[in-house]
Amino acid sequence: MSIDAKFSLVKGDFKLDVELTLPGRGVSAVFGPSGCGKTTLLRLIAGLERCQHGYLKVGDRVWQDGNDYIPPHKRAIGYVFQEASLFSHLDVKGNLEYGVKRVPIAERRVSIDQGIELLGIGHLLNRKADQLSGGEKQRVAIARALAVSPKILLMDEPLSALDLALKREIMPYLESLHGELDIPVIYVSHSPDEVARLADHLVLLDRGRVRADGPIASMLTRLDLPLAYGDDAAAVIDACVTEHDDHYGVSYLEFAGGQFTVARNSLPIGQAVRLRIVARDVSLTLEQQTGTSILNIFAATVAEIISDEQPEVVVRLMAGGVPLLSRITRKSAAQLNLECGQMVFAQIKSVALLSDDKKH
Ligand SMILES: Nc1ncnc2c1ncn2[C@@H]1O[C@H](COP(=O)(O)OP(=O)(O)OP(=O)(O)O)[C@@H](O)[C@H]1O
Repeated sequence: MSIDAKFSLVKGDFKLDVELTLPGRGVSAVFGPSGCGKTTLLRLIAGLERCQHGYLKVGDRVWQDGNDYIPPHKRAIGYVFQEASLFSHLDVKGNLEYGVKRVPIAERRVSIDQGIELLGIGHLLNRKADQLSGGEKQRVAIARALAVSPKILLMDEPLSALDLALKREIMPYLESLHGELDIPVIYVSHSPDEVARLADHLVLLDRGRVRADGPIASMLTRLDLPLAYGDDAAAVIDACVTEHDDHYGVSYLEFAGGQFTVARNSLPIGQAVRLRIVARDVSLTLEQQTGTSILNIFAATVAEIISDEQPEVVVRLMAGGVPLLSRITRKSAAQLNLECGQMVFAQIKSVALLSDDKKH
């Protein structure tokens, strides 16, 4: 299954012109600066905004083309907004049941109980919406969006109204959504951290147009896109927990290019995890160093170098087919005589484990 969309819309001075095919699984993040059209794109998919010659196909169903236009209330969509819009006169249970009633029994694929379990809200069922914290409200809003058994879950910056502590509280629940449910999520965000944690696929919007889209690991490391530059430029790597070593207090995580050693975590063996490796934490050597305290060193090939006469250069590396970024000084690059195709060793100073183990 995939989601095929083609929309063209003018709103005052703003023009949106988008043609996209999104995967029918996992989280597709729509990322871009304020005003680039992220919310407009989501509203077009939901049918809340209508353009004349649009096209939208979700799986094998056409929701919009030259002849047909399925109105928003007949689209199987879950929509989560920045601020949870719960019915204040209903308790949590009532809020969850509200949308389910209009879903025909044959089309119910997510039960209310499943949503309650996934979002960890079982203890809140009898509370009224105004007796919930901001984070709890948003978890209920997500469970309610799931309860209608949507064909797509649309999330418009669902964490942006929450403070850092609440963001951290909700993140593990969002992370578990794509592991445990077979519902594609389209997630609007302008937070690089959220995108790195959650997205499988990334759409980069720029002034109403798709500048690029593709799998997250390759999008973050494309040197022709702005994501690879700046202080927080980073690669993400999907790995798997293989061993815990209590003697040294470390855990081992395997990926296609080797094995990471990280601080001991409580994740089960076999658990899939995502790592974030910031470009400036990756240094390069021509020979494998032995007299070093750095534990994570991987053989890699230089795939691309961008220097632009800046004091620093950005290097895209491939380690076992997995892209990594390294930002080093132009002087270091010259001293190493770096060129494409060359074998190097990437020394990784710091690894962030993005998957939160709070839920385990
Ligand atoms: N009713 C309107 N009339 C004219 N222009 C509008 C209208 N609504 C939105 N716009 C413009 O359309 C553009 C896209 O808006 P949209 O809300 O989709 O952007 P966004 O990427 O979601 O922004 P943000 O990240 O700030 O939420 C903006 O430049 C906005 O000013």
